[in-house]
Amino acid sequence: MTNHIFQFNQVNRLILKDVNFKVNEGERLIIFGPSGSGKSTLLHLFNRMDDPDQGEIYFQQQLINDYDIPQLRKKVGLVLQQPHLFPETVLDNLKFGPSMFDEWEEERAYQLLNYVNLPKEYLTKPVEELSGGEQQRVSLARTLANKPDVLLLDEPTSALDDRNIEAIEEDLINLIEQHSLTVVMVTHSMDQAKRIGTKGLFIDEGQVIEFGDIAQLLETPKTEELKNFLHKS
Ligand SMILES: Nc1ncnc2c1ncn2[C@@H]1O[C@H](COP(=O)(O)OP(=O)(O)OP(=O)(O)O)[C@@H](O)[C@H]1O
Repeated sequence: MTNHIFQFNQVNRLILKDVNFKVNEGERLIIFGPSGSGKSTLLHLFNRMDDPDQGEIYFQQQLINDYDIPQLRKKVGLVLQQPHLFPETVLDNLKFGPSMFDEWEEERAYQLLNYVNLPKEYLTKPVEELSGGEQQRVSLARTLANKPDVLLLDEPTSALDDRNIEAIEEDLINLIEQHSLTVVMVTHSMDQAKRIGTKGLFIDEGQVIEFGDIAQLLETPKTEELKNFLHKS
């Protein structure tokens, strides 16, 4: 993803302002900051779940508005905090995206389940019968089914218990590495930020306060805002 410059206006007030940054291929950017600072709004601009009122976002040298939305969402996949699956089987969920582009191959289903550590018997299970952690795994596999270049992660483990957080995080890191994915992730956990991220963007009241190497941001914050935030978290 390259160069984002935009302002976002909602309900007569700016939610994001003067935001301008670039994510290089293969980087894993963590967006973090206080509650209500605009993290999810910023993330949702990248696959056009929201659109800014002003400014431009480029993906692979092309304005994101010049892509067909399904094509953009195929390349820039989003995994949300709560899995949003169709109330059908695991297989139905996995093949939905690729089928839209006539790209589904049956053997891919096993590979996808394997990526997220679910047994192959799960393919025919209705998703309602799965636990929260299993549903989040299916949600991740469904996004990976589209072979995205970029993975947008909006607090993907925050609805899970500790055991599941650790397991899914480990799978995520392996998958990101195996597929050389570029990642933009929102998380409240600074430990998770350190484990997954390479870069960090600290946002407060809709403005980017610090941007750079994640370890450096967390270890040697420059601004009072980031120092205070880290002190409280
Ligand atoms: N659909 C909407 N309509 C109006 N205001 C909204 C909408 N979505 C978000 N906002 C407002 O925009 C601001 C940023 O919200 P956002 O969800 O991006 O913050 P966040 O940093 O992700 O918060 P959290 O950490 O609590 O999830 C908040 O003040 C929120 O109330």
